[in-house]
Amino acid sequence: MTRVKICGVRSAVMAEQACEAGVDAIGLVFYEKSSRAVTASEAVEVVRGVQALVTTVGLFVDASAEEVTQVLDRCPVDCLQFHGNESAEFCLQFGRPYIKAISMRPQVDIEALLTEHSDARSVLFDAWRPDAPGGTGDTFAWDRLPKLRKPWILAGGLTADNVSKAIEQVGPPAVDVSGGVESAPGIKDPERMRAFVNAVREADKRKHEDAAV
Ligand SMILES: O=C(O)c1ccccc1NCC(=O)[C@H](O)[C@H](O)COP(=O)(O)O
Repeated sequence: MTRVKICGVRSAVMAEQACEAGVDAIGLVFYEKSSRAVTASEAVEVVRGVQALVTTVGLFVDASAEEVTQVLDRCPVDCLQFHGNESAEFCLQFGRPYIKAISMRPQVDIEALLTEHSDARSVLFDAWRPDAPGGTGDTFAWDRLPKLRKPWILAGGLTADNVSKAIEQVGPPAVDVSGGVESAPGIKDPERMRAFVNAVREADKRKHEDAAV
C-alpha cells in the first residue's frame, strides 16, 4: 500500500481533515519563507489535530541546529525532513529518524547523496527550481529516479489526477503532496485531500488486481 504524506499542514482543523482523508503522515514546514510556514507554537496546535498512529514530520531548509532543537523542545515531531543542503552529520545530531529531500536539479549526483545519507530513514525526490527549495507544484521526469531498496518518497507536482500514473509507472512506496491538495496558497482543501488519498488507494487496488491476474 502506497503511503501518503500531506505536507504544509498549518492548523489543527487541516490536520483533522487530512487524517479523516486517510493520510499516513503530515508535514509541518518550519521555513519562514514558505506560505505554509508554522511557528513552533502553531505546530503544537496542529499536532493536537493529528490522530494517533499518523506520523508527524518537521521540515527544515538549512536551519541552524539551534533552530531545529528549539522546535523539537516545543513540538517533538516523530520525524525530521531536511530539504536543503544539510550534511548527514547535521541531520543525525537530533537523534530522530530523518528524511533527506533530493531536489532533482539537472546535474544532481544522486548516488553521492544516497551514500552520504545512508542513515536517513527515507529519501524524498522532489522537483527542482532555482528560486524555491520545494513546494513548487512542479513535476520532474520520473524516469530519472534511481532503483532503491530503502523506502523512498515521490514528491513534486502530484495531484489526484496524476498520482495514479505515478504509482503505475514508478511504484513509489510513498507519495508526498502539498500544492496539489490546496484551494489557495497554504490552504489545504478537505475535498482535494480526500480525492488525492482515494486516487492513491484506487491505484493501489488496480495494481494489486493486475498482479493477481
Ligand atoms: O511546501 C513548502 O512550501 C516547502 C518550502 C520549502 C521547502 C520544502 C517545502 N515543501 C516540501 C514538501 O515536502 C512538499 O510537499 C514537496 O515539495 C511537494 O510540493 P508540491 O509540488 O507542492 O506538491
